Amino acid sequence: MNPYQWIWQYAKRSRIQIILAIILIVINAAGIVIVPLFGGFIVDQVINQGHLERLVPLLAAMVGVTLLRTIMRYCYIILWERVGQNSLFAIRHDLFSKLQSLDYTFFNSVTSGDIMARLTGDTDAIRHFLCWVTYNSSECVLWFLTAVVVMGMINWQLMLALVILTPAIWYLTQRMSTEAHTVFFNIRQSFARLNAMVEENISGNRVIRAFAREDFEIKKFQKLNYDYRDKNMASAAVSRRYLPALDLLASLLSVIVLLFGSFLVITKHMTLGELVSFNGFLWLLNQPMRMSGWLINDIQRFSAATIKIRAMLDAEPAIVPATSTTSAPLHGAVKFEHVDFAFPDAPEVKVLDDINFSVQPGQTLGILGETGSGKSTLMNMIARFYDPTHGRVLIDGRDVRDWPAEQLRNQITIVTQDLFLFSDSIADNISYGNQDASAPFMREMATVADADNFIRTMPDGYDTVVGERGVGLSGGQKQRISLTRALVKDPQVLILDDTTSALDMETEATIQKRLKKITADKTVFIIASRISSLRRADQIIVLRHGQIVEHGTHESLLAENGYYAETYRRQLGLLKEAKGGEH
Ligand SMILES: Nc1ncnc2c1ncn2[C@@H]1O[C@H](COP(=O)(O)OP(=O)(O)OP(=O)(O)O)[C@@H](O)[C@H]1O
Repeated sequence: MNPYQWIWQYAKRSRIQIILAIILIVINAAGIVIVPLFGGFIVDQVINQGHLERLVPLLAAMVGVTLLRTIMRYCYIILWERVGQNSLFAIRHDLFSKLQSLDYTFFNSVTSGDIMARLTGDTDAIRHFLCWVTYNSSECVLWFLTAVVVMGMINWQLMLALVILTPAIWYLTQRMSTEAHTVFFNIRQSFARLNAMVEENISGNRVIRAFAREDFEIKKFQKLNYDYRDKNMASAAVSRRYLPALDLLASLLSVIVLLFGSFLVITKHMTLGELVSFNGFLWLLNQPMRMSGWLINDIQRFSAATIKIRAMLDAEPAIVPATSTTSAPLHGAVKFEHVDFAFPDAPEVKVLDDINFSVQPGQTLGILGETGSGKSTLMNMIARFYDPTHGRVLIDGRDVRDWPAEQLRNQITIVTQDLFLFSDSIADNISYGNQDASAPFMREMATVADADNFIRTMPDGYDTVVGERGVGLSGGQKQRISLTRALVKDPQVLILDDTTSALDMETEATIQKRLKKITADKTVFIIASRISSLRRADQIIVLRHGQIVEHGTHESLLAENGYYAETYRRQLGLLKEAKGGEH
C-alpha cells in the first residue's frame, strides 16, 4: 500500500466532502479560462474592431466569474480542511488505541520522544498534506491541463514550442522528489531524537539538578539541535538546487511566447488578441511549474511521516491474546514449569533459567535476590507481560497463554517499582483499577496500606491533586498510595515488587500484618531485599543469575546456611549495631 492508498482509508470517510471539493476545483479551474479569453476578446473586438458596446458586458463577466471563483475556492479550502481534520481525528484515535494495545516489548524498543513525534509532528505533516497539498496540487494539474488544451486551441504551433520544455521539467521534478524523500526522512528522524532528549530531560530533571549536569545537558541538546538545523538546511539545499532551475524554465516560457508569438502575429498566423489571450494563459503553465518544487517537498514530508505512523499502527504486540474465552473465576494457583526467558534484543542471555515453583491461593511467596537477578521479570510473566521462551506458567492449571489477557490483568495486580501516579486526585488515583469502589472501601484499603492517616492530613484529603501538576509526595507516601490502588482493585493475585522498601521496618510490619488478614484467600508475591519483609512468607525463593538457588521457608533456608541465611545474619548484625548505637 502506498502512502496515498493508506491515507485514502481515512479520507474516504469524508468522501462526500471530497467529491464536492473536486467538483468545485474542476469548475473553478474551468472558469479560469474566462478572464484571459475575454481579455483577448476585448483586444480583438473592442479595441481592434471598435465594438465599444461589448466592453461593459465583457468586463462584468470577467469580474463576476472572478468573484464566483473566489467563493468556490473558499468553499473547497474549507471542505479540504474538514477532510483533513476528520482524517487526523481518526488517525490520532487509532494511534492512541494502538499505543494502549502494545506491550512492554514495544515500549522497550521505542523512546517516548519518538512516540510523541509521531503523534505531533508526523500527524501535522499529514494534516498539511490533506488540508493544503491536495487542493493545490489538483489546481496545478488542472491549470496545467486546461492551459495546454486552451492554448493549443488558440495556436497549436506556439503551444508545441512550449512543450519542448516538458522533458526538462519532468527530469528536474523527478530528481528533486527522490532527493527530498531522503532529506525529509532524515529531518523526521532528527526531530524524533530531539524530542526524545527533551522528554528525557524533563522526566529526569531532578537527577540533572542533583548532579549539576545542566551544562552537559545543554551541550547534549545543542548537538541534537545542530543536527536538526543541519538536516533542515539540507532540505533547503535541495530546494536551492532545483527551485531556481524550475523558475528559469517557467520564465523561459514567456521568452518563447514573446519571440515565437510575435513572429506568428507578424506572419499573420495569429492575431494580436490571440497572442494576448495566449500570454494571459501562460501563468497557468508557469504557476504549476513554480509550485511543483514546494509541493514535492510537502509530499515527501508527508511520505516520511506516513512511514513512521504506519510502522506504529502496524506494530503487533509480542503477546498474542488468547482466542479462547473463559468465564471461570481465577483462584490464583500459580505454577512455573521449567520456565526460561530471554529478552528479544538479547536472545542469547537467559534472564530466567529453568524456573520451577508452585504457590497455592492463600499462600505468600517471598523472593530475594541480588539486583538484576530476574525478580521483576519473573513477576511480569505471571500477568503475561512477557511470554516464556521455554516452559509454561500456569494459573489454576491453565497456561497463561490460554487465559484472556483482560481476565488475567483484572485479577493479577503488580505494584511496580515505578511508582507512577496520574495528575489527578488521590481518590481517582486509588480507584484507577476499580471505578466502582466505595469511599469506605477505599479508606479501609488505605488504612491497610497505612496511607489513610497521611492522606487525611493533606490539604483536600482524598481530593488532593497529586502527580505532575499536584502536590509532591515522598517516596514512601507514593508507595503507600500505589499499594492502596492495588488493594482497591481487590485482585486474586497480588505482586508487591519492592513496595515497602521506602518505609521504616515498624510501618512495614504493621502493613504486612493487616495485609495478611485481607489476603487470606489470595496469592501474594513479595519481592524484597529486607528479610523482615520475607520471613513470614509460606515459601521463599532466592534468585541468582535467573536461577532459583535456594527454596524453602525462613527456617529451612536459615538451616541451609546459604545466601538467605547470610543476608539474614548481615541484616540482623546491622540491626543490632544500630540498636547498640542508640544506647
Ligand atoms: N528490556 C530489557 N531488555 C534487555 N534486558 C533487560 C530488560 N529489562 C531488564 N533486563 C535485564 O534482565 C535482568 C533482570 O532484570 P530484572 O529487572 O528482572 O531484575 P531484578 O532482579 O528485578 O532487579 P532489581 O532488584 O534491581 O529490580 C537484568 O540483567 C536486566 O539488565
